[in-house]
Amino acid sequence: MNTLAIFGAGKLGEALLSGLRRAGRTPDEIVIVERYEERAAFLLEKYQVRAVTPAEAVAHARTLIVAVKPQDVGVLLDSLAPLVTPDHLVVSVAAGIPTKYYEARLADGVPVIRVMPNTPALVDEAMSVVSGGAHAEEKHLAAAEALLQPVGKVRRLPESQQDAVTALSGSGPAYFFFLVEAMIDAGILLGIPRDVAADLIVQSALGAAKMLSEAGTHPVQLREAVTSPGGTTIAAIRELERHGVRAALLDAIEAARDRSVELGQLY
Ligand SMILES: NC(=O)C1=CN([C@@H]2O[C@H](COP(=O)(O)OP(=O)(O)OC[C@H]3O[C@@H](n4cnc5c(N)ncnc54)[C@H](OP(=O)(O)O)[C@@H]3O)[C@@H](O)[C@H]2O)C=CC1
Ligand SMILES: O=C(O)[C@@H]1CCC=N1
Repeated sequence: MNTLAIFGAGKLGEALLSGLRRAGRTPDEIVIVERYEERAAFLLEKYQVRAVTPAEAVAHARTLIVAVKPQDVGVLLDSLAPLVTPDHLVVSVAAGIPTKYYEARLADGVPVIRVMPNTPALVDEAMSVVSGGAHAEEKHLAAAEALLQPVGKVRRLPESQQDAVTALSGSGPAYFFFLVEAMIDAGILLGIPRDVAADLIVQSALGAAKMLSEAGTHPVQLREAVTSPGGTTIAAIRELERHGVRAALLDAIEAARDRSVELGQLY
């Protein structure tokens, strides 16, 4: 049986857990390691998945998904290291932490895959990028991909690109939520009730995302089709350019990339 253990069932761990359950993984295939009894009881009730000790998780599962915060990975690995063997597959979703970090702390030959998913896993629309470490073979990469495919799209990229990936798609949903939040505020400013403004903006976001994804057309072309000569859109675009929104996005995503690199060096 392809058994799984999720270490750290926080926001991302739960998003993956929910997707795995929707994809038909049965409760006896999955265990979680969760520090708080109340949270464990909530997850048991919602997903019928048991919380166990780290040692039980390693004994139960072949695939070990590390979904704790980057700053907690070291302590977790110290406790797991004597138990993990090259027959396990370690899948890390921790931002910034390189596979080398794991390999230096685990027994020789343990395969490690670094993955950057995102929270749209909750609605089976995740973007996940997988990279293999030194001991990861094709079968390990394929297993990680198979694990993530039910919750969205999966790509394989070199690990050298994972910090940039983290900044783009790992954090990416937050930028869109931020934009939507600001646009809803603009509706309030213009006297539209919040629920109505939210409906208008969320449906526009959904439609725009669908066009980008399905039409395969360049975003510039799609924006130009909305921008009528002498019209309303160009008046808004002028303000966005005047306020340096494009440059702000470039700087923001570069800062996220730099933080990912930094997280990999801090612990
Ligand atoms: N949130 C996101 O969109 C994404 C997150 N990630 C990565 O996923 C990881 C988790 O992030 P996120 O879900 O946001 O963070 P959370 O803090 O929500 O989840 C991490 C959970 O792990 C728990 N934890 C810490 N140490 C242990 C341990 N030794 N054993 C069991 N549980 C433990 C934490 O407990 P406590 O609360 O006590 O600290 C917390 O509940 C991070 O490494 C992040 O970089 C990757 C892609 C996207
Ligand atoms: O903010 C973070 O550090 C995590 C990693 C990518 C998305 N959330």
